[in-house]
Amino acid sequence: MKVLDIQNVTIRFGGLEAIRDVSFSADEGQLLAIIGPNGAGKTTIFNAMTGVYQPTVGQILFNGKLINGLKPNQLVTMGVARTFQNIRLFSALTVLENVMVGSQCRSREGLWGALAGGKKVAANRVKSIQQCREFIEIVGLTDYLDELATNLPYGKQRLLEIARALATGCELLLLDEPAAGMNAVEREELVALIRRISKELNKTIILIEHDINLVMNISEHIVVLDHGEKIAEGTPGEIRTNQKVIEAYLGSEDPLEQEVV
Ligand SMILES: Nc1ncnc2c1ncn2[C@@H]1O[C@H](COP(=O)(O)OP(=O)(O)OP(=O)(O)O)[C@@H](O)[C@H]1O
Repeated sequence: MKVLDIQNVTIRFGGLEAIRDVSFSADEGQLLAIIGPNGAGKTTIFNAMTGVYQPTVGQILFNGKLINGLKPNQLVTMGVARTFQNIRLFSALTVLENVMVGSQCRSREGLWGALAGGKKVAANRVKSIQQCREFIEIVGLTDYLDELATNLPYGKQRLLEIARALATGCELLLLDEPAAGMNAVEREELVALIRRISKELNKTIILIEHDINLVMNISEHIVVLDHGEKIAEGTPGEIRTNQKVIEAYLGSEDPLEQEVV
């Protein structure tokens, strides 16, 4: 079943066509990567999937429902969560508190219920804390539970963003350059984590990533954008040897040419 279906999407900013007639889809549980040289339109299409931008033309469906025009918070409630290229954590909150913020969008009692208190609210809170601790354990940050987010090393802040996104109860997880700023060891751990989230938690994952080794290593399906257009899609093996992809990366600063030529 298609979890996300991008149908003939064009996105214009004034006279600039950042995305031109792009279509692709992600199946349930699939691990899909979007790659392309700088300025190819990766972030733009990501932002359209999360309600930050609206398609000028075309449709985006989530579980068969049209999501054009929905706001990011509505999409989170529906099951679409993301991390950001530039980390966006609550730096003055602890690791646990940051993940609790993510889980709030699933909470049924709402603000007034929480303020009113009562046994049920207290019990829900205990359950919620337990679930948040489990997500923190999954990303390997249990030792940092009460640490302020701002005190975490950069790579661990990225992991915390993933835990917060998982705590929203998402079905579709969008990772925007999750390996940026990570060292080689952290990257290896990240690959293991993304695989675990995909296979054990059965999330559909779409990632944008400049680290082509990581993309080739982890993805089941790859969509390649160049100058706002989809120039190829397929398995890592197909993309590695695709002539259009090789040409798009030649002369770019991204390292695909070293991988494929
Ligand atoms: N809000 C905006 N207003 C105007 N132009 C924009 C806007 N957002 C993106 N663009 C333009 O759209 C094009 C695609 O940009 P986008 O950031 O999506 O590319 P990208 O593939 O994510 O690049 P990078 O790998 O460098 O992050 C670029 O020409 C960019 O300048």
